[in-house]
This record gives sequence, structure tokens and C-alpha cells, in this order.
Amino acid sequence: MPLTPSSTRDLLAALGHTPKRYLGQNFLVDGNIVRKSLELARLAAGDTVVEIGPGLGTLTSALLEAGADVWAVEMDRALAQHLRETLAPRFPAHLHLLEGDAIDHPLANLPAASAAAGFKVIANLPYAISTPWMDAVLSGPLPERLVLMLQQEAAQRYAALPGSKTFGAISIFLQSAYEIAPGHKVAAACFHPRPEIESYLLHLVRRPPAFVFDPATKTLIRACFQQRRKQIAALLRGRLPDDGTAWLAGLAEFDLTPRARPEEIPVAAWQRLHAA
Ligand SMILES: C[S@@+](CC[C@H](N)C(=O)[O-])C[C@H]1O[C@@H](n2cnc3c(N)ncnc32)[C@H](O)[C@@H]1O
Repeated sequence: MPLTPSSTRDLLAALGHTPKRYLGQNFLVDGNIVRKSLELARLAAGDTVVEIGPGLGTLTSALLEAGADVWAVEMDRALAQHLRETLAPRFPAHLHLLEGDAIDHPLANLPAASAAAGFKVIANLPYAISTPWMDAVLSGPLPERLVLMLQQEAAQRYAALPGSKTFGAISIFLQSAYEIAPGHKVAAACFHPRPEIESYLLHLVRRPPAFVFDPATKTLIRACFQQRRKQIAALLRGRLPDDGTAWLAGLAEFDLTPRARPEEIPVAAWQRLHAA
């Protein structure tokens, strides 16, 4: 599989494929990043891995060559066809390729039994879907580890702390389930074509135990952050049977009052909120 800008360009030309911007087609052309991704994921032979957007198969082939069982979902029909013709015959028992949208199939149709046995996600994500996809994954079953190439700005939002302007619902959902381990900034030269935005290799390790919010509480928290300049007491009024009085009283433990704004409230306090 191609691992240099020139071999990637040659393959794209041979396929008659022009990278599609709306599908975030910035292909990896740097072997070090591929190796680093496998290393951060502690990839071992026999691991089950979900990959989103295998594209030309650069990361996918490295995963398969390392002995992983790969469940991948690719939306681009021509690229999926290319993988079916080239990579699938080499790894017939280990590549499970789905042509479709990762938003509809966030875990590439990984069977429930394989998910329950433990799996990882390693992917160079299409940037446009990173947050809705992450939100879907956080509903469970949860991967043990994720190593994700992302837009740096998205990685900053996921890792944001209370008090920061980028702290939001996704930061709360993600940090409740995962620890953010050290990752890496990635240069635009590691991709073809080069993206205009900065990229980051994010490394997430599932917490023991991981906290998963129920759907109603997620909806409530998202609604609070849609009006992040309002005070939390006003935001909860009419949305909880007691208008949130009991939960608001508990904010004192965090040195906060009902006048706090959503972005000031720590993750541990949000975990005590129950909308249902
Ligand atoms: C950033 S590229 C990564 C390609 C390849 N994994 C690599 O690292 O070179 C993103 C890939 O995701 C695919 N893609 C975009 N949106 C998708 C979606 N909603 N569902 C599944 N795949 C998608 C693109 O066609 C592209 O192949």
C-alpha cells in the first residue's frame, strides 16, 4: 500500500480518483505515523480493530500485516471497490469491509460478541464526521483504546477543561469514559493532499470504570451548552421535575453556585445529573 506522496499520487492516477474534499480524503503518506498509531494502540496479533475510512488501505494493510482482525467502513464506492479487489483477497479471513456511512455504522458492523470480547479503534478520521461519530461511539460498547487522527481543533475540544471556551458536551462525555493519554501533533506533509488545518494523533484509554451518560441526560447537557452564557439554574428550570434544585445544591461541593455557567461545571458534577 502506498506510503509516499509520489506512490499515492501514482495510485490515485491509476485509479482515476481525485481526492474528495467533502469526504476528508487526505491520505496518510508517512510510515512513521502509521507505526506510531500501531504502537500507541499497543497493537498485538489477534486484536480486533475497527477502522473508519480505510481509503487506499495504507493503515488497514499495516493493521492486517500485524495480525489484527479489521472491521472497516468506507463510504467512497470507488475506494471500497479498490480495497475489495486488492486487500480483501490477501486477508480474506481478517478484513471485514463494509461500504457505508460510519455515522450509521460507527463500529463498522462489528458483531456484538467481538465487541464484548474487547476491541480497539485505530483510524485517520474524516474530519467532518469526527464529533458525531465520537458521540455515537460513546454510547457503547466502548473500545478499550482509540488512536485517532483528528483535526487539532477537535482534539482540543475533546480534551478541554472547565473554564475553557472549548469545554462542551463532547468533552464531558468523552472524559467520563476515557483518559486522554499523550498524543502527537502531525505535520500537514504527512498527508496527500496536504490539509489546510493542523492534525493531531489522539490517544484515548478507557477508564476503569468508564462512565456512560444515558441518552436523556446527554440531550439535557447538550441543551445547556447551546446557551453556554446562561446560568445553570435558569437552564434547568422546567427541564427537571424539581427544576434541578437538588443537583444545584450539590454544586457547592465544587465551590460553585446555581449562578454558574455550564462551562464552569466540572465533569464529576455533570455525572450526577440524571434527566430521566
Ligand atoms: C482522512 S481519509 C483516511 C484514509 C486512510 N485511512 C488513510 O489514512 O490514508 C478519510 C477516509 O474516510 C472516508 N470517509 C469519509 N466520510 C466517511 C463516512 N461518513 N463513513 C465512512 N467513511 C468515510 C473517506 O472516503 C476517506 O477514505
